[in-house]
Amino acid sequence: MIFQVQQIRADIRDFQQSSGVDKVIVLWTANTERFTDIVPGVNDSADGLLAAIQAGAEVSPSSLFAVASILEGCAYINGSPQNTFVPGVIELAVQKGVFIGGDDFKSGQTKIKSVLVDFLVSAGIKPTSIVSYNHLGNNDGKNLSAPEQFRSKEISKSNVVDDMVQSNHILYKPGEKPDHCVVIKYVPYVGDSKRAMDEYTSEIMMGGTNTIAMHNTCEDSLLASPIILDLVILTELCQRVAVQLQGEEEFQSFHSVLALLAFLCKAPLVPPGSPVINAFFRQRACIENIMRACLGLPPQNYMLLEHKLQKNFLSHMSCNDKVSALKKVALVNGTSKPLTNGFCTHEDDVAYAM
Ligand SMILES: O=P([O-])([O-])O[C@@H]1[C@@H](O)[C@H](O)[C@@H](O)[C@H](O)[C@@H]1O
Repeated sequence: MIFQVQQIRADIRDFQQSSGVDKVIVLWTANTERFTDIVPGVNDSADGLLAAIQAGAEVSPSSLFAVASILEGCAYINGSPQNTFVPGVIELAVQKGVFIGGDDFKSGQTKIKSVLVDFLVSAGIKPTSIVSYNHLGNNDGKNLSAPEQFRSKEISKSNVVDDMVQSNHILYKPGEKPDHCVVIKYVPYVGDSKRAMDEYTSEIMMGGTNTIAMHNTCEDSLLASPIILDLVILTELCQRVAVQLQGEEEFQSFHSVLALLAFLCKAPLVPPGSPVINAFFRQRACIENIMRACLGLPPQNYMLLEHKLQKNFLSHMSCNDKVSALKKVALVNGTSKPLTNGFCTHEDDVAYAM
């Protein structure tokens, strides 16, 4: 095992040197592996994992790539569902201050699910049964026809509704969940053209039911490719961000487990003890608001209170330096109208801000 890790490390260094790039970010887009058991002394700690690799114990290929990347100081992203990030890998990443992110590209059926279930639950419509079937004929589909690999995919696809269900205590009692069934079949003839069929059954008023059936046909690889680019670009961007908390001298960067990538992943990896957010627009708003904070803009909250009262209080509000400065930033960056949560931009603002 140690020779494989050394070889991957050498390949990363060679690539960096021959390509002349400043940074390398490694992304696993290879086939799904079976889930790894967490074995005490083997992969439950960084030291244990490094010793296990040295001793030639069984470690999954994707974890070997992750260890090699982390030791080279390169961020590592897992685009497949398996648990590459065993506790030992996570601990190593934290120790070395290297970003890791995953798991599993959120490309088609799951992406729609992370929108649709949020819509249903937010609208007070209670999903009680979600049945998702898909078939495809590419190499990924072939690999997933092996039961252990399918199990990895089944797990990553199944938890996506949990946070949305748990967010509504009126619709769901504690611990209550909709039935959720995921099936994937390998049909060589359709190749990369993934066919996804979904049935969402929900309870509505007075015992009524509402059933939504969907049929989605799409090229699996063409859905995944932009996600690969976005994951790498977002990771690189996050490497440039440092935050100084009020009253503290030091700047800090994001946690090594880069939860911001959740937007692009089926089973978001988050720092231990952090809430997992799967709902698509909450994930998107998180990225948007962090980017706004980087520009010095307040978070977007869509309240627009100034347009909902009898008197528009903004017209009476004296523009303090802070607001003017924010407007200036937005104008200079060409993001003008509307500016922060509903503040309107006028030509005069620039003059005022200056
Ligand atoms: O993103 P999504 O459509 O929910 O999930 C898909 C799986 O159901 C499919 O079997 C797999 O081959 C795709 O790569 C993708 O992961």
